[in-house]
Amino acid sequence: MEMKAMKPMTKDNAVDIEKELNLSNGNVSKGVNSVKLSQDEVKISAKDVRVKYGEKEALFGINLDMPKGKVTSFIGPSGCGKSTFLRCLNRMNDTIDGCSVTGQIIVDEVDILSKQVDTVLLRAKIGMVFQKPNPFPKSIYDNVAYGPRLHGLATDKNELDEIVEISLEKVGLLKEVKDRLLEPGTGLSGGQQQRLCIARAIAVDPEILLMDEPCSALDPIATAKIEELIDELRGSYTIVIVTHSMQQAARVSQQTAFFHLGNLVEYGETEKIFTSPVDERTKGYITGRFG
Ligand SMILES: Nc1ncnc2c1ncn2[C@@H]1O[C@H](COP(=O)(O)OP(=O)(O)OP(=O)(O)O)[C@@H](O)[C@H]1O
Repeated sequence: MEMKAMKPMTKDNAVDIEKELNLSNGNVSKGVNSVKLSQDEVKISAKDVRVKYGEKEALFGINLDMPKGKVTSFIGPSGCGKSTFLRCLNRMNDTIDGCSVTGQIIVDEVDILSKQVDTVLLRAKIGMVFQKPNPFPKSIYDNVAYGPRLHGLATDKNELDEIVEISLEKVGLLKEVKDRLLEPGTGLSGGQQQRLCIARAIAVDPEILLMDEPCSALDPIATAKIEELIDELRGSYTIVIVTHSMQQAARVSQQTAFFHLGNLVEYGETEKIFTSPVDERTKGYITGRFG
């Protein structure tokens, strides 16, 4: 594809560009995939995932295997479907009226898109952190204790205290807040609030953490702390992150998936995506020619 002929895609012209490229109506461009994983290494396997908002198609058949204990980042221009796909991974799209999802997403041999799956339990196993820190209007302690209480993870107060302490320690927040656990979570700085939200997700012992632009509302210092934290958490958790920052993807992730117009264009080791991408669209995006 001629990169100079490509228009910058915005949410407003996305549909026209899709038509131009003839990618809608099930015409799937087959992405480049250079990530080779053995069955044992795969934690999440998406197969032909298609999403529609009403009649509008937003994802055109995504196939993507994400490895256990590593960080996978999703990059691509605004409106390409990164957040939509991330939300498929813990059924958050179920909460959007008119949104339909088809295909399969296999996690530990279970298709999580199946109607039989209990989404409350699923979202404990696959936690999510959002763009804007969203602590509950409760104390710091109660924010972290909320999930363990809901899921009956502690038999008594001591056990609950321990879960809260360990979760805050894991996100590097314990020292900063141990004398103010009963104060509102909303009174913390933006970066601390985001770490509190990560502690809240971790408290229910998830296996996967989904992060939708977790640093976009944070200053550079708070961003650096969250990035360090992501690096520490990987190994214990499988992490999938949507980011607008290519530098961030390069810093925190081992694999990167590039989306464009509802398609997965290229998926590879992060270093490869940023140094020797194969698809012209990926090259165009990472060199700043569009997006
Ligand atoms: N709730 C919704 N209702 C209708 N259409 C939606 C909804 N959410 C997303 N879309 C559409 O689906 C497509 C993909 O959007 P999505 O937010 O997943 O993209 P994105 O790559 O995450 O974008 P951004 O980087 O701007 O957050 C866009 O065309 C968008 O307008």
